[in-house]
Amino acid sequence: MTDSPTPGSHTDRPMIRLEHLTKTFPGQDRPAVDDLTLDVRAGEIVILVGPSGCGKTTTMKMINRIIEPTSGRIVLDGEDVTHADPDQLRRRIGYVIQQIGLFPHMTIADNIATVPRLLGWDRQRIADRVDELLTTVRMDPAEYRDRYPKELSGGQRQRVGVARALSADPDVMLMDEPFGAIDPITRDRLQNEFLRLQAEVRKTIVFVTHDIDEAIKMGDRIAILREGSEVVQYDTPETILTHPADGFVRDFIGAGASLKRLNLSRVRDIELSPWATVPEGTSAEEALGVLRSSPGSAVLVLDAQGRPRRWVGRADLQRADGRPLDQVGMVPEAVVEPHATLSDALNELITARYSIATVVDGNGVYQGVVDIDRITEAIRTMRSDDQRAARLGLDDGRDEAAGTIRDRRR
Ligand SMILES: Nc1ncnc2c1ncn2[C@@H]1O[C@H](COP(=O)(O)OP(=O)(O)OP(=O)(O)O)[C@@H](O)[C@H]1O
Repeated sequence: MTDSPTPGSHTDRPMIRLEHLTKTFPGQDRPAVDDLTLDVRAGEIVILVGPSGCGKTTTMKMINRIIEPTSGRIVLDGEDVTHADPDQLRRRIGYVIQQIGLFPHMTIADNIATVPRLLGWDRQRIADRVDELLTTVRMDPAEYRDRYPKELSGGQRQRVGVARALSADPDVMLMDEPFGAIDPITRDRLQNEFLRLQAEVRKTIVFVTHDIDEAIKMGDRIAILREGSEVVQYDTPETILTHPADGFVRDFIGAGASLKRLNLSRVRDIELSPWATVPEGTSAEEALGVLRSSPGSAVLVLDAQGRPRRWVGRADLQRADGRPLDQVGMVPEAVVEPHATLSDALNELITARYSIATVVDGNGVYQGVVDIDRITEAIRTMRSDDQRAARLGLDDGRDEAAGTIRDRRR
């Protein structure tokens, strides 16, 4: 590999290159980060994961020079920025942290506009950008732009944090446990939203987490670190799960590696099952007829746009008593989009009344369902691929096994 980015090659071009990066804090005899060398390619999400105190945050803060390295180099898009003006540098790098650090006395709009204002943008451009970013993170600008941070939920504050980090359209985003303090359900949702957003904006992202499941779900590559930011393994989630470099990585992944791999497959990667549906104007008698000729125990009522409105079972239909179908049965609970992981879908459907997750597209239009059999089948395929790879004990077999789940980001 050369020191400069390869012209025209997007995926392999290192956007961030850390070379022999070392930080020894004053009064410490051992470096917090010891001779770390790491490349992050343009447009990828690299996860730094490792035990508490291993140097993850220190590494991140050296990238945007909140912490000055003791030695080594930081190269950003081919340019040595180890001694660049930190203020200038930080405008090129979005930073999202766990306790999001919104300014409490400033409105949401002003919080998001911090960097654009520093960059001297005019008022209209700033206002447009704020509204665009709020929409991007799925918050209605009219409703939220004039609120204060204390008037938002934790998940909303985190979304604003992401919007603020994106405000000046930086090439690089540093995210330090951005979803760490959020309840698991909201965290899942934010992770999914963030992945969808990343598919559009394709930033180069360094993301710190303690949580191996989050690493597997979010990372294009994962760097598993040990004390001193020593890189124990740096590879794709697939390879780390199927071929952990050593006992440290194996322990870190923990039990249930094949279940964790459900985080690698997405709903769009498996074939959806069809389900009996009826339009919302259908009578109860007609719906009963549809239900009788279908293997399921309920029909899905769709509105005029094709969006799921109700699950209606036999008993609901028999008791309908002339009421329209959108007033009987129950509102669909487990609804997932195609980019959701099989793990998300599994979580959803085990809590749902019909053990089925309804799949809708970005506009909420019904696409099909995922049931427990489909997920079991996906787990079985992963297991047999693993066993085959283990039997072969050859790289060919391993690659083939990893290949079945490799293309999850498309
Ligand atoms: N300002 C500082 N002065 C002295 N030591 C520090 C300072 N900041 C961090 N350290 C030490 O450096 C080491 C690495 O800390 P760092 O915060 O980078 O770890 P981490 O992997 O991010 O941990 P966690 O997962 O708990 O957030 C730790 O031993 C920590 O005590």
